[in-house]
Amino acid sequence: MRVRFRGVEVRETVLLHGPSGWGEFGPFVEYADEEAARWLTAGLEAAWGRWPEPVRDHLEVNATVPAVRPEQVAGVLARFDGCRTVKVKVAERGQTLDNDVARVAEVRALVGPTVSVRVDANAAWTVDQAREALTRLSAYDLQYAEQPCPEVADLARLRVLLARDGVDVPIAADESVRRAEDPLRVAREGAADLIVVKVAPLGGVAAALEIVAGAGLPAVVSSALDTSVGIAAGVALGAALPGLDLACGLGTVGLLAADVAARPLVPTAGVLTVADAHAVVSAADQPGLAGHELSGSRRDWWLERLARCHEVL
Ligand SMILES: O=C(O)CCC(=O)c1ccccc1C(=O)O
Ligand SMILES: [Mg+2]
Repeated sequence: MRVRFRGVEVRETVLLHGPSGWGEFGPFVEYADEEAARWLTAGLEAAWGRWPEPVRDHLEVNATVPAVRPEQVAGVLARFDGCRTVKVKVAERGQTLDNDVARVAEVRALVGPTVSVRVDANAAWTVDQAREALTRLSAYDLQYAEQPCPEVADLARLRVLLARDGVDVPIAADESVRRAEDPLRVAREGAADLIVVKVAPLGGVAAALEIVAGAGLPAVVSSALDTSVGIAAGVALGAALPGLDLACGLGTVGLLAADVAARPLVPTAGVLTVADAHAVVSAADQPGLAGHELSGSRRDWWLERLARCHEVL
């Protein structure tokens, strides 16, 4: 990683190659096999299966700003060419609400009033903390707040409190969809205005499409910090969604210090194209792989994990 992101400094992953092309298996290292197995289903779908027909040929993508200091924000934004939406990480462990306000204020000052700004708290706030934080952060005009609190019931309660306070910040559910036993509970309980969907944790493009249809809420496709190979699957999902009005969090290849693809899937003029994603997945080889191959115990760890997850399927 160029800068630390959700506690990750070095991103490791497995690339799979099958008759349909390249797939990715990169569950975060702390995930147990049962959860990680869904990521394998997604990788196998990419390499051996078929994705649904696209209904659009390109997607708008957001810039993603990790929980950096205000003076680092301009440097991060410079890696996201032409993005008209910015997502800012907040509520990072060891930081304060003042740090979040300073970072979001810096983003808003740099991008001006016409760019959309959203925040992602990764479930780190209590309801009271979220209420206070979003009230303060709403001064910078937020498009939405992603997973402010951990529990579905917290999200539902927060929405009621914000409405009562007259704080106009829609709530998006991420972890409550991708790590939940029941990904549709959020929608049933009125706990979010929209959902974030990620191909790998949801077990593939087809599975994610089904969840969006079942939820009946607007959706945003986002990455799991994948290489260009995993991002290509995200593009396939975004391209197949019947409706898509918001920028997708698929610009994260720019956060990696290196990538596997000959032409990394980074946005140009704020956009990723289905054609470029197709080229990554169907390439004969991934030239960047050679310089970054794992060896020794890390390689063994991933191969053993891959075998265990395959047993789970
Ligand atoms: O959505 C984005 O802008 C980028 C992707 C992102 O934030 C993310 C990446 C890896 C793991 C979790 C998350 C998250 O949305 O919480
Ligand atoms: Mg999130």
